[in-house]
Amino acid sequence: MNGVVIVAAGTGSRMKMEINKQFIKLNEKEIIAYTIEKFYKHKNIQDIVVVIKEEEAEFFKENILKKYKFENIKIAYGGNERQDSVYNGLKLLDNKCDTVLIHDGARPFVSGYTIDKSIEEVKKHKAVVVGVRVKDTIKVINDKNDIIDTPDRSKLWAVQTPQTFDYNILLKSYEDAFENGFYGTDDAMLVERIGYKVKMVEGSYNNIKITTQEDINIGTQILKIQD
Ligand SMILES: Nc1ccn([C@@H]2O[C@H](COP(=O)(O)OP(=O)(O)OP(=O)(O)O)[C@@H](O)[C@H]2O)c(=O)n1
Ligand SMILES: C[C@](O)(CO)[C@H](O)COP(=O)(O)O
Repeated sequence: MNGVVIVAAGTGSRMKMEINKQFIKLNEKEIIAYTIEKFYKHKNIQDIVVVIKEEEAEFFKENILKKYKFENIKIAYGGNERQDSVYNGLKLLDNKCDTVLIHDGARPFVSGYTIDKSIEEVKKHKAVVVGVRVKDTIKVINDKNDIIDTPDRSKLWAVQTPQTFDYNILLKSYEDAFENGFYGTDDAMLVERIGYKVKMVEGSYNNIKITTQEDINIGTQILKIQD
């Protein structure tokens, strides 16, 4: 059984807008509605948990779940960090879920193909993330903005979500991380940390995370391609 935890409980501080970025509309439809729909209509996803801010629960139920007729969606409340939100969502998944996808609510352009590929690959590798090859040269700098390293670009990928795991492995990695006070910026870091290999699966450059206001226009252009 495949379950997805969609995390949408962030503050969207880099967006610098009053409204939570998950509820920003692209072509009259909220970002989070696009994201949920990708998994809701996917034939191979049987359980969906959406993690939202507790204070947005009534708005979310009325303006997203009811409006778009998303049924049987479970709601968990977010925490201070993305990792806390993911963990709160994990705990609500059906205990028959043996595979879990963790996905950012702010990534509405994920494709059905990427979801399929992640579910297929995790059967072999137990832990997979989607990503794309970095196009720019990446520099490492010190606190004085001096460039101290230029990693080999051929080995650099920009990682996205979904990040897909054997449920028990991910739960174990989360429990270990919290026991040791470790916080990562993605879920794979927690699994890598306890010694599991995580496989990279090539995703799409369209699978952007809506983070700053520039991403809204980019997103509107992507919608035209995906329509
Ligand atoms: N405590 C948090 C932080 C983030 N997220 C979610 O994790 C995803 C990726 O995080 P990010 O894009 O950084 O969202 P924010 O943390 O809201 O943005 P910012 O860092 O600009 O405040 C988003 O869908 C966000 O809603 C979450 O559920 N709970
Ligand atoms: C999980 C992630 O989307 C992979 O690129 C990214 O690390 C989330 O970072 P954020 O700062 O929580 O947006």
